Amino acid sequence: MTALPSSPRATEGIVAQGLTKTFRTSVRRPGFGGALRSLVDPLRVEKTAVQKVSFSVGPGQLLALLGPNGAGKSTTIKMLTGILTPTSGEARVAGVVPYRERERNARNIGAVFGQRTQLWWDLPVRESFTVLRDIYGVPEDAHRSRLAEFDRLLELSEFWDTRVRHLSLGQRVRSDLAAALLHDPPIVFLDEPTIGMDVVVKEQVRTFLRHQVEQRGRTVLLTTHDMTEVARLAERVVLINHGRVVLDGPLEEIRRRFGSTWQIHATLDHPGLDAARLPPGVRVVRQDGPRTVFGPDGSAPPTMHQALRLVVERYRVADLALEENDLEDVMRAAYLRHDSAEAGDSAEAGGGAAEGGAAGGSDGGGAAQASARQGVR
Ligand SMILES: Nc1ncnc2c1ncn2[C@@H]1O[C@H](COP(=O)(O)OP(=O)(O)OP(=O)(O)O)[C@@H](O)[C@H]1O
Repeated sequence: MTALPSSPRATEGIVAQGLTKTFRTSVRRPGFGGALRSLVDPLRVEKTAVQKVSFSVGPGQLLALLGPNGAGKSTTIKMLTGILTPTSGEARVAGVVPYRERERNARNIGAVFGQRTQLWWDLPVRESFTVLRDIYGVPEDAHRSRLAEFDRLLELSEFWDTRVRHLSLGQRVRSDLAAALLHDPPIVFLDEPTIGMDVVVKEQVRTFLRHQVEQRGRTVLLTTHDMTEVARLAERVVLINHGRVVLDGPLEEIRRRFGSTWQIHATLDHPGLDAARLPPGVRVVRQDGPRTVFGPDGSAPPTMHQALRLVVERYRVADLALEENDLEDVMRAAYLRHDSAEAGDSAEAGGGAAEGGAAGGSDGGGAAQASARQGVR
């Protein structure tokens, strides 16, 4: 196991070093006989949900941990919040190993799991806040001023005398956010906090989170499938797929690498197209008379702006329209690129570096992850 860096900066934020979690579960054998047999002789299977995951979030930073369903995001967060103990690797959160010192860790962190509440179902929200105040020993005046701040940002007083079970989803998650921060933790974990909310409430929550990072200096690790959220909140993202970190870098860099799924719709000033003059990394997607759609080709296509310049230099163009895919498409491209690179790797029995250094090899080693990270920096 590699020792964690001990610089104050790193230990104050979040550090994951080679985190791995393997679940052992029992599965039912098929058929009636199989089910009976499973009762006396359960069939055990292992599932490695997270494999050698390493990243860090500096104090006062917000990092979005992204990945498709089942990628291992929640499992990673559960290890960092002390809910799960890793099978191997290590984590440190505000200088504390979360699964070893759960109580100390709980004082340093706030956590919101969008799908669950930590509030008491039968208590009015404000009473839940009072219970939390007593649990964490928050002084009365600090509690009052924090509640006033959260009410200003999240408009809680409209419903804080309502029992939690009667709240709408948006009201419940706003209450959960306040509850998670009432003891003023420096570190905040948010697992899909705005799932299922309407756009107005989502925007309110995002403004609240920005305030917590920019004005309060909190360190935030966020998982979400909402790319608007990522674009609004995160400067840096870690992309995880099949339990492994495949990209770690500034959002802009990832956009540049995987956002090249642009299209240039050109109406040419001449019939037909001289294919020999096609710029490298550019292909013809469609052609209908003088109307031609250009798109990226190969592993290192030019950016839309470079391609535009090249197309205009090489062809006489009467009319132009551009189409650049949004962040959702960028992320889809990043996931797919990794999936196909992985399939290629396993077909070659684990050989070779992945295309463009964008993905880890199927040996899953730290070196593969490191090269992926370097790839986007
Ligand atoms: N307690 C458990 N026992 C067995 N397998 C588990 C357990 N928890 C998670 N897994 C498996 O680990 C993998 C990663 O799950 P995880 O919930 O971390 O994914 P996720 O990235 O958060 O997905 P989503 O975006 O759908 O929430 C999945 O294949 C899941 O089925």
